Amino acid sequence: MLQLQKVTFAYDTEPVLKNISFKIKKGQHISLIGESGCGKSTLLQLIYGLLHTEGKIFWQDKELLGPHFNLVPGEPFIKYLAQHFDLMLPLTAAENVGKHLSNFYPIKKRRRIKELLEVVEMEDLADKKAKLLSGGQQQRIALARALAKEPEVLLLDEPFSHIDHFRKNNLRRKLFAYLKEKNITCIVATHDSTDALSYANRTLVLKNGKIHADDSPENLYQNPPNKYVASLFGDVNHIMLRNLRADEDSRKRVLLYPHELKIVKKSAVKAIVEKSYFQGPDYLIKAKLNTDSILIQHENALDENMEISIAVDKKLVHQRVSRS
Ligand SMILES: Nc1ncnc2c1ncn2[C@@H]1O[C@H](COP(=O)(O)OP(=O)(O)OP(=O)(O)O)[C@@H](O)[C@H]1O
Repeated sequence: MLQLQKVTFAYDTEPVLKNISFKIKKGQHISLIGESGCGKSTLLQLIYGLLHTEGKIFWQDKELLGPHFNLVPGEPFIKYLAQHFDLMLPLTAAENVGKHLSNFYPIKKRRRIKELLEVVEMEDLADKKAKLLSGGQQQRIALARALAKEPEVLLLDEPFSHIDHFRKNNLRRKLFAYLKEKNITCIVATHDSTDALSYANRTLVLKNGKIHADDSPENLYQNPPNKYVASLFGDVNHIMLRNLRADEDSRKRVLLYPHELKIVKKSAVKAIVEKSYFQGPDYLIKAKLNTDSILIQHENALDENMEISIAVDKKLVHQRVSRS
């Protein structure tokens, strides 16, 4: 188990992280999300041991004492993949992956490098010099290198940010299946809602230096505690309740994702179309609903200034309003 107790950290006077405490079971996958600058990378660096904290960090029964106590910063059983993946540019892809592997068993080393290049789908470029690889290819090599000595804990900071969409999905499925198979504990700091929703057992949300929410991705998505959390997963409407229900006269608001608003033939709730955005499988319709600007997922594009009728599941509205 990885355990953080009252971890606090400041680069200068103002703390970036304040009294962070949580536990992560061995083999769990955690996504760490929050707005840019909220301290995700700082938290990963504290766990790895690059930064010193007054709080305590344990792995199993061992306290990780941090850079004031380790001659070489960083714990040997943890691998941290930073946003800038620091490869040896004159070496080949394969040499970079094997950089920290012992030369004592050359056959075993070659086999391991091959296995890892397969995980990140880079077998074809094994002999290409790192300096000649694209940003996304370099990122995949850095991932393979982080896995080479099979860490117990893997800390990934935006690990797919340079990788194209098509390859990213495949790579994610392969990588997280590999980590599960090897029972490697993993924390992924990410802005990507797919990382946060599809591949994590649990999601930690950081805000103002604190753990703002800690729950399963399903619970956080379906019952977002507030707009901050909901908007980390994508577009979300924050609609004044009285704009949806004529009988409602309070200033309460309800959080609804664009796919939860339906355009129907008839309803008392009317909006005016402002713009349609093509998004592949459907369109995102921007419309004005009295005082609110809203987004609705819809199968067709709609004409500007057209009046539309909107329906929302009453139970869902009730559930979301009672939580907020
Ligand atoms: N070396 C540093 N010296 C001083 N301040 C820093 C340093 N590194 C980060 N910060 C500040 O600490 C805060 C947290 O930064 P951090 O990089 O941890 O955020 P983040 O959530 O990972 O951001 P992003 O999502 O944009 O990568 C920010 O306000 C940042 O400006």
